[in-house]
Amino acid sequence: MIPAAGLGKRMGSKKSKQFLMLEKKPILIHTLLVFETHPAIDEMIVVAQEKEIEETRKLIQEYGIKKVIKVVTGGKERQDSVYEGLKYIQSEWVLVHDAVRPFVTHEAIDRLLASAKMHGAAILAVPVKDTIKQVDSAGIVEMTPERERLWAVQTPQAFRRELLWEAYSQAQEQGILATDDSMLVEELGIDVRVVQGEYLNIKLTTPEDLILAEAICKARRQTE
Ligand SMILES: Nc1ccn([C@@H]2O[C@H](COP(=O)(O)OP(=O)(O)OP(=O)(O)O)[C@@H](O)[C@H]2O)c(=O)n1
Ligand SMILES: C[C@](O)(CO)[C@H](O)COP(=O)(O)O
Repeated sequence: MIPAAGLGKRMGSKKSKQFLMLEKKPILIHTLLVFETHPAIDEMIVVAQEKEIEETRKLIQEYGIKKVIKVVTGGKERQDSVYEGLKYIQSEWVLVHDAVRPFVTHEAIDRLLASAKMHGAAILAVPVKDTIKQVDSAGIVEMTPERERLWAVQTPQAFRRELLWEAYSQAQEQGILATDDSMLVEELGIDVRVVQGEYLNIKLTTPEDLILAEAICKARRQTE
């Protein structure tokens, strides 16, 4: 499932960031093509804002993406959008992947799937390189967590569908809010495995990320 219903407030562009062009293709299309060409992916559901449903469907058609079986309307938060998308999924396994992480590779997806199939729930992440501080509202450092145990979490995140549905249903009933899918599964008391991701699997969130994105595209062109 590809949640693509965000507003992109931090990017600050007129157009929703998932439609911004990167190397002559919309970011959303770059992302969809990774899964379209991955042999283990059978079907995709894309979640879009109500007002962007038609534009999303048109792009999917224009770029010949065949695995998208439905484009559904999302909600206010990412969590609401994923919950909407989940209602249409019947398969045994679900991967949830941000529309704005176009650089995920087949190799990372393979590693993730292998771990999820063994353990039921797995996420991609990379060890953090910076020292991280927890800071209070007055800007004073409260504590410095041990860096060896900190990982920056990415998508895709992979789960048995039943498990993810249970996690989202519980969150809905109990008003639990989360910034990724794993947090809701963790709330069920289930172990989620961390699988080595890739530092280049960035989320295009703020304008500087577009500079990095262009550089990643250029580097990939040179190694092709
Ligand atoms: N209500 C929402 C919010 C986010 N997303 C999707 O979740 C992914 C990660 O979200 P993020 O990068 O934070 O996107 P936005 O919510 O669009 O950004 P911002 O918070 O800056 O508005 C994106 O593919 C985004 O489209 C979604 O489907 N529905
Ligand atoms: C799911 C996610 O991409 C993992 O890093 C991230 O938490 C999404 O957060 P956002 O608040 O939607 O940017």
